[in-house]
Amino acid sequence: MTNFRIGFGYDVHQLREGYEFWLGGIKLEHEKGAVGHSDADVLIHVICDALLGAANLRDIGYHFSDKDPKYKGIDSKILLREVMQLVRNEGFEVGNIDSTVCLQVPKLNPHIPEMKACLAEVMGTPISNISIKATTTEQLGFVGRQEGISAYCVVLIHKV
Ligand SMILES: Nc1ccn([C@@H]2O[C@H](COP(=O)(O)O)[C@@H](O)[C@H]2O)c(=O)n1
Ligand SMILES: C[C@@]1(CO)OP(=O)(O)OP(=O)(O)OC[C@H]1O
Repeated sequence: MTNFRIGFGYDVHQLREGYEFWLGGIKLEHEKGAVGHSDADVLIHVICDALLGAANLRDIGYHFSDKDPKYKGIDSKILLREVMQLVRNEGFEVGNIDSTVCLQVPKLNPHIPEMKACLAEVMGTPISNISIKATTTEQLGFVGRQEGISAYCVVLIHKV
């Protein structure tokens, strides 16, 4: 079974007033935004980590250091494009991705079709390969207190 490989990603970012809120490649209107060295798009970051993990290519911070001024405020879609290139250079193509964003507010369901379309374009894969889900944490923990956002992703890649 060398033709198929799975990968997993997990990431957290703080939410604070005065920051833009980028998620799944689109900008959301909310009183808080995500804090990071990049645009802090936690959904894209977990997709990158899952893809890199599946191809055994380390992780996002290994390729795009959060100490490097080159990546200050960078659009994470640029990072995802580069990760897709790294994965394709190894002879892999994306099978499907499944992700879950943990966020207390706002509701993400109305925005998910636009996120899926955006990510499909960036990754060069059909929308049907991309699943995005959302959950609150029932007001428990850092997500529940609206102090942060987290996300999980699994991905299947296959040799072409
Ligand atoms: N930020 C969120 C969180 C959840 N949803 C949707 O609501 C459903 C119920 O959430 P629970 O945390 O109570 O299980 C969830 O299944 C999502 O469909 C959302 O859109 N945005
Ligand atoms: C995306 C990068 C880019 O420097 O920075 P951050 O936005 O801080 O995100 P994180 O997931 O904490 O680290 C990965 C970094 O590669």
